[in-house]
Amino acid sequence: MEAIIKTFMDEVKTRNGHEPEFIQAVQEVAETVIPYIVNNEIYHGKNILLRMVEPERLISFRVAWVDDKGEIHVNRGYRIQMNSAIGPYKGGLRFHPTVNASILKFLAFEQVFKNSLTTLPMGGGKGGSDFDPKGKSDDEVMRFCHAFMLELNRHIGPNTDVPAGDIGVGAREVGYLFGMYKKIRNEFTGVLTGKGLSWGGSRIRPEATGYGTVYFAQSMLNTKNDDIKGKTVVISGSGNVAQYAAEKVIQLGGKVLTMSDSSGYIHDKEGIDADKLAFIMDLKNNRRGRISEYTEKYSSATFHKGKKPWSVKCDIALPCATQNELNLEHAKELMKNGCRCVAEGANMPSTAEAIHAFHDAKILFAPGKASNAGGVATSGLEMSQNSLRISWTREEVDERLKGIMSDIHDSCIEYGKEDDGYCNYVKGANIAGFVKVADAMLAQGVI
Ligand SMILES: NC(=O)C1=CN([C@@H]2O[C@H](COP(=O)(O)OP(=O)(O)OC[C@H]3O[C@@H](n4cnc5c(N)ncnc54)[C@H](OP(=O)(O)O)[C@@H]3O)[C@@H](O)[C@H]2O)C=CC1
Ligand SMILES: O=C(O)CCC(=O)C(=O)O
Repeated sequence: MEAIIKTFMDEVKTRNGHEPEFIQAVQEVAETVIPYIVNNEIYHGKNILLRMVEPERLISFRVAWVDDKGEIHVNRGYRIQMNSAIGPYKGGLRFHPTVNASILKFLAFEQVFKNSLTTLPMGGGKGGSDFDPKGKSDDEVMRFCHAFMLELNRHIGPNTDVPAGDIGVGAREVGYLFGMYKKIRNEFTGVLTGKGLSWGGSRIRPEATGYGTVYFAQSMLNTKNDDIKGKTVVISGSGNVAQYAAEKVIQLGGKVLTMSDSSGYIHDKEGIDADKLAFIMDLKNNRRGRISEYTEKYSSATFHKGKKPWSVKCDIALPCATQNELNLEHAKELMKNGCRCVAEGANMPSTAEAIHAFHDAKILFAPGKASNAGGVATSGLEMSQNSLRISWTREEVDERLKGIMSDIHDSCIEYGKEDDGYCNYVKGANIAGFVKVADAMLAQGVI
């Protein structure tokens, strides 16, 4: 088996040599899915996985825009249309200076499996730009978004490709992007998700990724007759996913000890309660400040510059910031301090070595493509509401989100349970996600 996986990965590496994040994401899938393919004859001789690692389309374009001083800037825009076997391409846009083809291809590849797991008819895609929204005025962000959509609009549509937010792209950016799409195309459609409530957005979409991650962690704990109530929780990030993961943990009776941003983390030994979280939301979403400012307001907290929060003793860890933010050393430290459950809110936040360590220790570990799928699932619900031209209540959307997260958990158990009863959620998510897409590709022939 190892030789087959190696031959496959050698070919992937030859074609994508300078794309480490993409290779990392493919390696994880290859290790779990190739043995499944070998044991299932219907997939033999079809090169399905080799076809899945090649984007159907990779679009790269110039984005020129003018800052407040009248200076012209040039950024690079992308859209990776990875796989449309089960529905229109669907996945977020990331605006961050580190954005490149490797990062977007890993995100688009993971999105294919994640979207399949949601049970909704969505293919996988991802896009973005190396534009850095930090320190830019609202007008600059607006001009950049408009320039970006001036090109992107010709590649997307409600039945073709439906982008949404990701790092650096929230409600503000989706608004500017949607405005320009509507102006150019002269049509009001559900071409983007994460829209504002008064113009086609879904209730619970802002909350969905964070809430869904905690629902998934709760399902994992339930398999051990346990739950979140009374547990200490360490969270990284302080953006969209981290904020609503924290909110749900607090609602379920857990104690949130940390949050972070790219400059470091804050540790509040008394716990971040609802009022303190409201302060963080205002700080991050409106004042666009730094997480260190929390310690100026709350003396129970300390700020740890340039550090990640994984050395803080906890029962549960929720990495919700970015890829590869939790490595082998961090994993060992977490487990040494008693952490027994890790659910990824971010995409690929744990390195391969960290994941292997979690598996070796047989602790509960959920990969992002399963545990953070609530965001895109609720985007799928937004698409349904847009098509039907109706709007569901908060309770209706939340119930559907809970149902989807529970179904994803069941699928992971179905394909990931090992002989000793331990559930390898990585294996479960990869195989369950693969089967639906692969079957659709088989039915549609070689295209
Ligand atoms: N939004 C969504 O619906 C979904 C998001 N995700 C994933 O969740 C993660 C977070 O996304 P989201 O909350 O939307 O993004 P936001 O932009 O709202 O927040 C990102 C957070 O991560 C921090 N961060 C970003 N880069 C780094 C870095 N290199 N080192 C340390 N901290 C960093 C940011 O800090 P700073 O402000 O200092 O940059 C910020 O606190 C990403 O991996 C994303 O792909 C997954 C599914 C859906
Ligand atoms: O809601 C969406 O379409 C995007 C979500 C996303 O980018 C993700 O799941 O990583």
